Amino acid sequence: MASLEELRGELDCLDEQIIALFEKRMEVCSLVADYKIENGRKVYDRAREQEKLLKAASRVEHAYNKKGVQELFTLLMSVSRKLQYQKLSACGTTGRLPFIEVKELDVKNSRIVFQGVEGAYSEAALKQYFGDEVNSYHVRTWKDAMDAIEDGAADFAVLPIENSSAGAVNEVYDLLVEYENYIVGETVLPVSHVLAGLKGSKEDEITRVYSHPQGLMQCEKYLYDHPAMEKISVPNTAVAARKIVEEQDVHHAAICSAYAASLYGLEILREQVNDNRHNSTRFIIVTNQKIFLEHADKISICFELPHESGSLYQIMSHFIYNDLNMTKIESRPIEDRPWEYRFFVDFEGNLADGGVKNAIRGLREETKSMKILGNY
Ligand SMILES: O=C(O)C(=O)C[C@]1(C(=O)O)C=C[C@@H](O)C=C1
Repeated sequence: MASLEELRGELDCLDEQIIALFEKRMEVCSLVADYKIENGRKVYDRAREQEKLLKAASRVEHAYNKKGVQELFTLLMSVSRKLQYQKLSACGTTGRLPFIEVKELDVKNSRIVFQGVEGAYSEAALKQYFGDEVNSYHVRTWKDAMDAIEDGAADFAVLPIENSSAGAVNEVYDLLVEYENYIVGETVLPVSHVLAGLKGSKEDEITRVYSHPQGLMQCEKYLYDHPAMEKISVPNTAVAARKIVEEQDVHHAAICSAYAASLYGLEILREQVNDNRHNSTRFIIVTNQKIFLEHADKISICFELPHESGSLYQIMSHFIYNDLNMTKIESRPIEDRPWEYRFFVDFEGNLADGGVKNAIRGLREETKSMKILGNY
């Protein structure tokens, strides 16, 4: 039997040949890129890649190697595409993105909409981002807020997108797909819920608790430890507080902010009922224009992928090859297509950066229906 040294020597020799061939292949890919630039052809040719993968598999004998050689060629073609996108970027043929860079948001002359009623966390987020002096009003649902932006009834909307304990706010993700509105900012609001009731109410005599479904979720442990409290969802935590005043029942309480409790003259029966002490919610600022601030450093996109093995893995390479740091990924079911998903990705960067433009070009060609949700 050959020694390990001898076998390694043989591998080194083969690898040298593979490296030399790889370099030759990349030189040809570079010429292909020149041809495509000259003739306005797309980099990604799905049919050609599939044909190559089938052919590669047919040239090897064992099932294990068939899969291996396909993986190898998938990677080779992916590296080839990345080189081609880079060449396209370098000669300025990546095309202009339909987003306009602005120095600042015109807040002074704007109307800002939030969902809920006075005292809602969305209102607190609005004040945290825009200050106290802005012209704001409220609507009943998140969809109403999106409509107000789309119609131009408001210039900006403040919507919750993610909570540190309950996770993504799914409905808002879906609305970002449905509407031609774009994210231009974000703000993270520490969220501390209280149990609030009428004067004279006692925590251990409460039989019904109102809150927003997210509020109820964020206080799951507290509510589990108080099984007598029936949980009732209402459109907003501040609506819950208002309901206690309307009902005048000492056995009813609301899970809301201390601010909402004081606004509606309620007594705090228990401070901090949220499970997580560092509970906070990230809110996005949405507008109907395709604009981004010059110092924006985070991009949100969403896309669909072919329903086949490895497609998400392939797509991730656009972030890796362009040195982009992906900070978040979510998936949501696609309406009317059971068990198929739309992916939402956040990554660091500005739409004016070369690497970002390059990645977006590749993502656009290789995903089904990619949408830039905003740069902020
Ligand atoms: O044949 C092409 O059009 C190429 O760009 C070359 C190549 C490859 O590396 O083989 C790369 C990208 C295409 O999607 C298909 C194949």
